Amino acid sequence: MSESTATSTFDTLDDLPPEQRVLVRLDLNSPIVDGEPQDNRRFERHAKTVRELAEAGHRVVLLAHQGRPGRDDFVSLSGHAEILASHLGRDVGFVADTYGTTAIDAIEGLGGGEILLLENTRMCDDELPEEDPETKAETEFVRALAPHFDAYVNDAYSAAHRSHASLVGFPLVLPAYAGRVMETEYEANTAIAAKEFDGRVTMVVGGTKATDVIDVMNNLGTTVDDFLLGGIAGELFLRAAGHPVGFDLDPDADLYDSQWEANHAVVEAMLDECGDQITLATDLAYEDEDGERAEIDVDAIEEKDVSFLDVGTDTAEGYADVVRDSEAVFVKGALGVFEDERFSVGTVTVLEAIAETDCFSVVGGGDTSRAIGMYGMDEANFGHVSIAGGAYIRALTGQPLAGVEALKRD
Ligand SMILES: Nc1ncnc2c1ncn2[C@@H]1O[C@H](COP(=O)(O)OP(=O)(O)O)[C@@H](O)[C@H]1O
Ligand SMILES: O=C(OP(=O)(O)O)[C@H](O)COP(=O)(O)O
Repeated sequence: MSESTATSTFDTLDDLPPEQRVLVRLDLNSPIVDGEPQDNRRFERHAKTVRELAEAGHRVVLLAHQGRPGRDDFVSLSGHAEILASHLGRDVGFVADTYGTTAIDAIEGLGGGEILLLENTRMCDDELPEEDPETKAETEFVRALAPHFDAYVNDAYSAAHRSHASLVGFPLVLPAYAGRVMETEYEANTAIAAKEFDGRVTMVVGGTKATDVIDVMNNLGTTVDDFLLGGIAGELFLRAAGHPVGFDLDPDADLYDSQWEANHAVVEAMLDECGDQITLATDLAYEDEDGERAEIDVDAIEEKDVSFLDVGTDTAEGYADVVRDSEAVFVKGALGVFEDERFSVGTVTVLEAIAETDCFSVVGGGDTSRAIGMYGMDEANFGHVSIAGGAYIRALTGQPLAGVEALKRD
């Protein structure tokens, strides 16, 4: 089994000299409700890195982004500082500035073990355009902040697919280290590209972003033995296999039709060329006239006149059997609308099967991983629950991540 470990790839916090002024990039990008950030796994995970640095007596200055300019989720990080403080049990100072004099004064006033969060990096013009690291290192943002620090720590694996100043500029001008989240996410998420498994490798594919997962499947055919399909992608594959499903019933909804247009040629080719690796649902679940969960065999569907919201119980149990026989299982996307308990059977049956066995497992995607806590499963029973979505998908297909590449030891 060949493996690229974080410690063989990066300098880590274990290599950091004492009493440093440390600039730390986190990914605190969160759902925003009524203008307020919602607590989530990202805070809990990053708190571990921040606590370790503060307890070691370093002066800790945090950089993070929230949302995208022009969107409702593009807000200040002041609320994020409070949530992070609640996870740390320590004060987290905040300044509504990133590299101006207010920020620099606050940085210079920091004592050992103290923590300061700077304002949303995407409020700086230099942050966002995707440019190469050398260009980003030349920006005013990087040039103004870097001289106030001894070291840069990148903990933001889930944002590392972006070539933004705070992710790729600083590691060129400061000694750079991987934080604890970066280390664990890197090892788990690159495993499928870097590891060789002797036994069966299974990937559970569902959710709504069919275009993303179909691309992943198309790139992983030689690594993955069995793809178990559900969600929107599953229905698109059933359509390609000749079943009268996989289109939008409501013309205003856009879950199926445009993704079918974009992907049907690839899906048809995959069924042709590697159909024996792809398992499709044999039954599906829907809401009946009484509001109850009902199921139908796929072969009995003559016409789609209801929305299919989960795989059926037989399919779920068949998928769980495959999982129990696997050496490694990777999950991307839920098999049904698990947020509604009636349609959680597919997702929960498969996740519980993973939790019961000692296979190597990674559950990725911010939405899908929420099912673990929601249905009382213990995160400790999974190999890794990733806080990354886009970065996880790219890592699964072996694509390099700009922020990770910039951080690698020379
Ligand atoms: N048949 C379906 N119809 C509508 N939504 C579905 C269906 N199956 C799964 N989903 C939804 O997919 C979501 C998770 O997938 P997605 O957002 O693509 O992935 P991620 O976990 O990467 O954020 C869940 O919130 C679930 O409700
Ligand atoms: O939340 C993130 O990505 P994700 O939703 O793919 O996990 C990252 O913070 C990147 O954010 P972006 O997709 O606005 O660049």
